[in-house]
Amino acid sequence: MHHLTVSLAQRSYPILIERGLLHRPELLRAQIKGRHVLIVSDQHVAPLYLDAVRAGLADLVVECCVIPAGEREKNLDRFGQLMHMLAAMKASRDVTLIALGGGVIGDLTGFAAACWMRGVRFIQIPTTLLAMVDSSVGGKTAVDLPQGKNLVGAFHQPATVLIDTDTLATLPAREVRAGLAEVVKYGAIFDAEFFAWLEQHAESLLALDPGVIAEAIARSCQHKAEVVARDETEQGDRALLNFGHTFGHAIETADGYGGLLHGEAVAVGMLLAADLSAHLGLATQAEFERLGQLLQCLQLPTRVPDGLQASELLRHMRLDKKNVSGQIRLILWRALGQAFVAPGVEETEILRCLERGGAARG
Ligand SMILES: O=C(O)C(=O)C[C@@H](O)[C@H](O)[C@H](O)COP(=O)(O)O
Ligand SMILES: [Zn+2]
Repeated sequence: MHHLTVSLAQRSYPILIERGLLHRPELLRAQIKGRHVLIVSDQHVAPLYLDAVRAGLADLVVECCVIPAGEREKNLDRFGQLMHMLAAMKASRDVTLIALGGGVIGDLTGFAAACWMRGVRFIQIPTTLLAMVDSSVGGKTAVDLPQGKNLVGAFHQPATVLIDTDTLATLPAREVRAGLAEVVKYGAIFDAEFFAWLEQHAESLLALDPGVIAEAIARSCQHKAEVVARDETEQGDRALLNFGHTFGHAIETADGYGGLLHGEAVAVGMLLAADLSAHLGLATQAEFERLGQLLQCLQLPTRVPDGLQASELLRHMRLDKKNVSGQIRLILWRALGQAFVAPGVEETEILRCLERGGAARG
């Protein structure tokens, strides 16, 4: 078992990574303090794992909310539905919410936990690779608006993160690839050695080789835990985790959250950020190409989808949460493995980058 810690004084919490964790009900039960539990899941995940999670909670009052899958469900209406369910349960401050699913379920459930009675306990049980390596850790919770991703949210840390890597066996291949984009991100921003390891293990990662994928998850969670412990609310270098996201979120928003998956949009966004870094003379063209090659090996998209206009994407980027005084702040590269926050990049440069669209065609 990998046992990591997110160190945040009284709000520190463990990340447990192990095959078969869902069949160790005592681990989950030990994390629940009160009598009431609300499990939130989606229609893909619930039929597979809800019974296993419920099995260990037989002595408690457990309600379940199962919603359709997909980013379009991460909205204020679903948030309202959870608030009304908690009211109907007469849930008090000792209720525990459990997020059983991917990033959408984790972000939505975490936001509901942050808001119900101004904050209650919640547990992350991520079942997608993307949620395991990224969104279940660090306490960013949110819902989307049509105007932009994650615009309504809160920082609210989970009480624990339970990662059962066996759940990856039922994950569609496209979702595996989308999760790998966020794994590549850690190498790209912090750790050139990890990036090289990913290049060497691309095939085993795609094949979900148990040892290789467990190591990739643990190394990703370790990077995330360290940066969150240093900068919980993104006043400084936590923003580096947003590499590729200013572009990626604009793509997701422009597509009405129904096009590329989040990880796929981040893959395109990372390549745009690398391209812009190279064009600004900050990083090299060779580094940009190396990132493109790894993303292509992992069968991730590397170009802005056809039909999305550069000017429209730029308009969405103007509502990014990192912006200050109306200026777009981007995460760019000094070199592969060395990202930094770049304030005040000229919009004309960003527009040209969007028009180039990422990797060369063909
Ligand atoms: O945890 C973070 O910090 C991140 O930026 C991780 C991202 O991969 C994640 O997609 C996050 O939800 C984006 O947050 P946002 O603040 O850009 O909405
Ligand atoms: Zn992300």
